[in-house]
Parts: sequence; C-alpha cells; structure tokens
Amino acid sequence: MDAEDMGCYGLQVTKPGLRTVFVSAVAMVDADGRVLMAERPEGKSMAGLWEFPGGKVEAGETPEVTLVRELHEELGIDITESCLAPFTFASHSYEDFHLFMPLYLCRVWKGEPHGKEGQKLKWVYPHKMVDLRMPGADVPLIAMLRDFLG
Ligand SMILES: Nc1nc2c([nH]c(=O)n2[C@H]2C[C@H](O)[C@@H](COP(=O)(O)OP(=O)(O)OP(=O)(O)O)O2)c(=O)[nH]1
Repeated sequence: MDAEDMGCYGLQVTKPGLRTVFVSAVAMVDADGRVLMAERPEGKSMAGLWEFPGGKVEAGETPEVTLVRELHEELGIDITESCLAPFTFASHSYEDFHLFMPLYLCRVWKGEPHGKEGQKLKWVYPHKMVDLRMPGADVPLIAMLRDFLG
C-alpha cells in the first residue's frame, strides 16, 4: 500500500528548515475525570489560549524532569516522575516553528495547583474542551482524551 492509498496525497505540511521546539506537557486528571487547563498569559505568544501545563525541555532534561520543574514553578505543586504516564504526542507546524510535544497523564500530585505566574486555571471535562480556544497543536489531543477519559 502506498501513501496515496492510505489517504496521504503528498501534501507537504512541514516547511523545510523549520526548527523543531521540544515541549513537554501534562494532562492532570482529577477524581471527576476533569483535566487542568491553563490560560497563556498576556505578553506571551498565543496569549489567551488554553493549554496543558508544561514548557520547553531544557538542555540536559528529560521531558519528565521538565514537568517536575515546570509544575513546581508554574503551579506550585510537586509530582514524581513515576506518576507521569506517557499518553500521546502532538507534532504540529506553526508558522515559525515545529512543535513536538509529548503529553503525559498524571493523577497524583502534592499540593493545590494555583497559577503562580498569574495565569488562570480551570478544570475541564474532555467533552467540554471543544469550547475552549486552544493552540492548534492541542486540538487533535482533545478527541484522544475524550475517548480515554469519557
Ligand atoms: N505548555 C504548553 N505549551 C504548548 C501547548 N500547546 C502549544 O502549542 N504549546 C506551545 C506554546 C509555546 O510556543 C510552547 C511552550 O513554550 P513555553 O510555555 O515553555 O514558553 P513560552 O510561553 O515562554 O514560549 P514562547 O513565548 O517563547 O513561545 O509550546 C500546550 O498544550 N502546553
């Protein structure tokens, strides 16, 4: 079977030379099956869009280490690497970079998440996520969360 048989019509979606940015993100799931979403603050790219907590993977970090650091810095909570279950990933071309973003699931953490950098937070049922404005990369992840969490 070739690519065309599989519904891939040779469309070039990735611009040559686009740099790939490696970001690690997490769907934190509460006891009701809701997922924690954070609003990107004013002054940042994609301000006002709702995203999964996380951030860029820095040199020398694994994506799990990035999340332990980011959740502490951004939300004031502590997680352990062993509570991060790999779930899916986004691979998406924006105008000026390509995003590669593993998404983990986490159900256990210590502390009460709060927006330490002033960002708004909300707990959202996966079937309600379509009502949120989210970055383009995140849109395909919604259906996967809905299938998995209901
Ligand atoms: N944390 C997170 N970032 C996401 C998601 N979806 C998505 O496209 N991104 C993008 C937005 C940013 O370009 C990048 C994450 O960068 P960051 O949060 O560490 O840093 P930043 O806002 O300062 O990034 P930037 O202004 O330099 O773009 O990934 C998501 O669900 N969660």
